[in-house]
Amino acid sequence: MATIVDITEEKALEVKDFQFTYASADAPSIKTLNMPIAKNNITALIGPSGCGKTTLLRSFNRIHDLYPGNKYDGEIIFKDRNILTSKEDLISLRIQIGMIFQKPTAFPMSIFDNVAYGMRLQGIKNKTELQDRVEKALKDAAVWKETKDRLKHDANGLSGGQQQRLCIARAVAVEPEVLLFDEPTSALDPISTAGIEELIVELKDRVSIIIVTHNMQQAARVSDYTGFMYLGELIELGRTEELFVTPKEKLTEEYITGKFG
Ligand SMILES: Nc1ncnc2c1ncn2[C@@H]1O[C@H](COP(=O)(O)OP(=O)(O)OP(=O)(O)O)[C@@H](O)[C@H]1O
Repeated sequence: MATIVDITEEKALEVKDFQFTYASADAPSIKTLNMPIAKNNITALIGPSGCGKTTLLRSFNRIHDLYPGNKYDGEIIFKDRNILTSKEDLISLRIQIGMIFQKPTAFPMSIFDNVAYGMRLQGIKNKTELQDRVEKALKDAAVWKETKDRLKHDANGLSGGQQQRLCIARAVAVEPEVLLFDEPTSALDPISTAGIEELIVELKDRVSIIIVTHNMQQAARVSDYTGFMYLGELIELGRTEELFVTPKEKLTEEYITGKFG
C-alpha cells in the first residue's frame, strides 16, 4: 500500500485501482495504482527508468488508445466521470487534458496556425476571436515578443525552447483543465529550461499540472506534490518539500539519496 498524504485541496483527477497493460506485454506496466491529483497544483512523478511514469501520464488523456490492444482497468475520475469507460469524444478529452511532449512538436504550419489549431477543432471560425486568442496564448506562454512579427512564418524556424513555448501556447489556447508535461525540458538548454519551469509555475493558477521528470531538482523546484513510483506502483505521494526532506518510505529515501536509480 502506498503512503499517500492527505490532500486538502479539491481534486483535479483521482486514480482508483488503476492498471495498465500494453498490447504486447504479458504483465501490467501499472499495477493497481491509487492516486489523487490536487487541483491548481503541480504534481511531479519521479522514479527510476521503466517504473511507469510516462505510461501513467499518457493514461490521463488516453493517448494509449492510438495503439490497438492496450488495456486499462480501474478508474480515472475527472469531473465526476470515469474517463476510461465514458463514451466521450477523445479529441474533446485531449483538449481538456492537454499534453506537452519531451521533444517540441510544432506542427508543419505557421506559428499562427499552430496556436489556432485546437480552437479551430473546437469550431471557432471568427477571425478576430482567433487573432485575439492566439495573441493571448502566445503572451501566456511568454513567446509573444519573439513571434509577433512572424506569425505567418513556419513554426519550425523557431528555436527548440521557443517551439516548446509554442506547444504550451497551443495547449493553453483551448483553456484546458489539466496539462500533462512529459519531461518537457530534457531537450532544452539550461536557460530555456529555467524559462519553461517558471512558466509551468505561473500556469498553475489556471490549470492543474502533472509533470514527469528525471530531474529530481526540477521536481523539487516546481512541484507542490511529488509521487515516487517504482516497478509500476506508486510508493509514496507527499508534499514535495516533505517527500524530499523526510520521506516516509524507505524506498523513497533510497531513491532520492541516490542509492539506486
Ligand atoms: N509500447 C510499449 N509496449 C510494451 N511495453 C512498454 C511499452 N512502453 C513502455 N513499456 C514498458 O512499460 C514499463 C513502464 O515504462 P514507462 O515508459 O512508462 O516508464 P518510465 O518510468 O516513464 O521510464 P523512463 O523514465 O525511462 O521514461 C516498462 O517496463 C516498459 O518497458
